[in-house]
This record gives sequence, C-alpha cells and structure tokens, in this order.
Amino acid sequence: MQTDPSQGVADGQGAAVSAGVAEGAGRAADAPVSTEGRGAFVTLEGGEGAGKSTHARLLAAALRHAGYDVVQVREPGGTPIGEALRAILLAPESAALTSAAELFLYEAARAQIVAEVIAPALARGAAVVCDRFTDSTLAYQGAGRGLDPAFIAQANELACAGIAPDLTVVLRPAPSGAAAAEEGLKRACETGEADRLEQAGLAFHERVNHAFEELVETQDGRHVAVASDGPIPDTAQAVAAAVQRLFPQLSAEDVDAAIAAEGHLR
Ligand SMILES: Nc1ncnc2c1ncn2[C@@H]1O[C@H](COP(=O)(O)OP(=O)(O)OP(=O)(O)O)[C@@H](O)[C@H]1O
Ligand SMILES: Cc1cn([C@H]2C[C@H](O)[C@@H](COP(=O)(O)O)O2)c(=O)[nH]c1=O
Repeated sequence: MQTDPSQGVADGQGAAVSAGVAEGAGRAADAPVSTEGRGAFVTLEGGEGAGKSTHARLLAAALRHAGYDVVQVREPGGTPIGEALRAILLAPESAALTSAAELFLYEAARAQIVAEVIAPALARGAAVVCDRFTDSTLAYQGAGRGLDPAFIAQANELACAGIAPDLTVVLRPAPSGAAAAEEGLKRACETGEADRLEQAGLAFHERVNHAFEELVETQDGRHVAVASDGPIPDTAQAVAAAVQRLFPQLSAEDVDAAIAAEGHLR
C-alpha cells in the first residue's frame, strides 16, 4: 500500500512543456505529441506494486532536473477532499462499500483533483505526472468489479472535464497479467498491511492486470508498456525513454541525477 500522503503540488522552475493532445487518437507509438500550448500530462498505470509511485517520483525529479515545471500527484488523492476519499476507499473497514459506491468515490476524487490541480497546472504550461488515472477505473471497477465499461467511460469523461493524458506508461512487474498480479501483490504487501483493494483476491488482480495488458494491446499511441521487473535505475531510464517525445530536454543524465538523489544503485 502506498501510504505517503505528501504527494501533491510541487513545482519546479523553468521551461514550460511545449507539447499535449486528445486521448488515444491513433498516434504511432513514436510519433511526436503536440499539446497545443498547454503542459503535458503523463500518467503511470499498472496493478498493485507495479512501481508506479517509485517511477512517478523519479520521473518528476528527472524532469525538474531537466528544467521543467512539474506537478506530481496521485489518484485517488492529491487534494484534501481526494485524500479523505482515499482513506475511505482503502480502509479495510470499508468492506461494505458497494461497487457502484466505490466507482462514484473514485470519480469524485478525480473530479476534484482535475479541477483543483491538474487543469490549472496544464493551463499554465506545467508538466503533470500522475500516479494512476482513468485507466485504473477501467481496470479495477470495469474488469475487476464487472461494472459496464461504457458507463465507466462516461463517468470518467464527466470527472475529467475534457482533460486526458497525453501518454500513459503501463508498468509491468512480470511479463503476463497473471504473473504480474502475483509479483505485484507480493511487492505491495511487503511494504505494510494490505489495504481493502489489495485484499480483493488474486483472481480480481489477475483481471485487473489483464485489463492493463489489453489497454497496451490497443496500440492507440497513448499506452506504452515498460518492464519493471529489473533494477529500479533501468526501469527509470526506460520510463524516461518512453516519455521523451513529450519532453525533448529530458536526458539520461537527468534520470541519473534523480536516481542518485534517491540513493538507488546500479
Ligand atoms: N524495477 C522496479 N521499479 C519499481 N519498483 C520496483 C522495481 N523493482 C522492485 N521494486 C519494488 O516494488 C515495490 C513497489 O513499488 P511502488 O510502491 O513504487 O509500486 P506501486 O505500483 O506504486 O504500488 P501500489 O500499487 O501498492 O501503490 C517497492 O518496494 C520497490 O522497491
Ligand atoms: C484511481 C483508482 C485507483 N483504484 C485502486 C487501485 C489501488 O488499489 C488503490 C490506490 O492505491 P495505490 O497505493 O495508489 O495503488 O485504488 C481503483 O480501484 N480505481 C481507480 O480509479
């Protein structure tokens, strides 16, 4: 379970991002991404323990080192209301929460962070790095809980008010959905008591991880898979390479600096 509630707005300085775009839109995987004057929006996705918070943090630090103005956030959370909803959603004591109630709480947290943090940051030209976003709802409440994906897409749209990620890095702690679920849960549960979602069972998490695989397989030009089954520095460089077309100033040296600052060894 990710317990650090300190993720929120943290601004760097310097160059605004000159890139952005509408969701999916059938881009080639290596095509440049245009953000039409606003900042760039990157999301990190994957099942439990995939490495999202580690790589959101390292990517944000590398981008700041490269001179970008960066806002790093997580979902659910990132605003006082969102963090309160996160506490309800993750508490094992919330076991009675229905799937519909769960969906609406995630969407409420999302509507809040989009309005309060993400939209204003993008409007001023900042880069936004977000740990989980709308794809998590499709994977967890759609594939995991069995709610209608078309309804979820509509709910996502309402909460996002026209904002969509330019690029999404899907982290894979193992090559297949089933193995990723097992390895990711093992990693996540090593770091503390399992939260309500982590307690949902292996079959649930296999469906979730399979759904992330399916999003990558759409080859829509937004979803990029990155293996997180090796050393953290290698994955950090691969994440940076995956988003480089949004951030031309970002270099391997910036990633090295972020890695060194966190004390990771090669
Ligand atoms: N290549 C890697 N990249 C990221 N994390 C890794 C890697 N290899 C091992 N790990 C370990 O996996 C664990 C989970 O990482 P992290 O908390 O970043 O994942 P997460 O996806 O944010 O988890 P959660 O879904 O529980 O919030 C950490 O203990 C981390 O050290
Ligand atoms: C955004 C979102 C998240 N979830 C789930 C996924 C995780 O189990 C938790 C968040 O905790 P983490 O430490 O950030 O991994 O919430 C979900 O089910 N639906 C969503 O839309």
